[in-house]
Amino acid sequence: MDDLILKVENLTVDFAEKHVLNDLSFDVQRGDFLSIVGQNGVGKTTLVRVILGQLKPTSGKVQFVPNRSQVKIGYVPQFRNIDTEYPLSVKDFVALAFSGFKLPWLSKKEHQRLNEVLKETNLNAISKEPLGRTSGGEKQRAYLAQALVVQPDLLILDESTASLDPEAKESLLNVVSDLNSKHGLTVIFVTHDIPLAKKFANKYLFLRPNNYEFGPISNLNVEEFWKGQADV
Ligand SMILES: Nc1ncnc2c1ncn2[C@@H]1O[C@H](COP(=O)(O)OP(=O)(O)OP(=O)(O)O)[C@@H](O)[C@H]1O
Repeated sequence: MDDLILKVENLTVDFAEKHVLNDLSFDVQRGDFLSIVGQNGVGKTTLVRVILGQLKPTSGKVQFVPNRSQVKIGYVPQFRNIDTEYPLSVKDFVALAFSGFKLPWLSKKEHQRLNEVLKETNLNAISKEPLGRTSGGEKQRAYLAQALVVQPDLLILDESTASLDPEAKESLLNVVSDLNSKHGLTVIFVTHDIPLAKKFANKYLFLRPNNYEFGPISNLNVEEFWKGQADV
């Protein structure tokens, strides 16, 4: 069944002399877990910025179904460390996602959602700990929890697992995968980690300097990917 959430049509992005994306077209269905892969500088983050509406393409379009205002997007960036003296607890940090942050005066409904999200991201046990003292994987799960507070339809992970250890990567993606399979959360996962893409995604978009491949994840050829990396 066709249940489109995002349609990218003939997308081209040029920066001055540099062609980054060239006539790119693909669809994302609700419930897809799409991995975007490709060598450094090929345009993955540029594509995410266009999808987020932060960058206007040179030509082509990005269409949300039914429309942009009815598709809630959650975004988790690459891991950034937080100072050990950062004062907020994990729970307070996640609660920053509520618009007009007003802890400890969140509504009952907001409290419920906060507790639900802390549970979903396995942060309950450490919710009162200072975020600055938690591990890298826990911090990244707190960023994920923040992105999930609004109950997004589409979650974008932009190299969000880079620089985490293998266990923390799996733990983050297990949470996302659970929400994908149980609640039909649509996921776009930008990564250089092909085994992770193979394990969690159902589709892939492989961006190359002059062309791209889009299809079911089983078609992603690991050797081709590494050959592309070696050519850089
Ligand atoms: N605002 C900009 N102005 C000029 N060039 C830009 C701009 N943004 C990105 N670029 C260039 O576009 C190219 C694609 O960048 P982008 O960050 O999208 O690549 P990427 O595939 O996400 O790379 P990586 O895997 O290293 O994160 C790069 O050469 C980058 O320098």
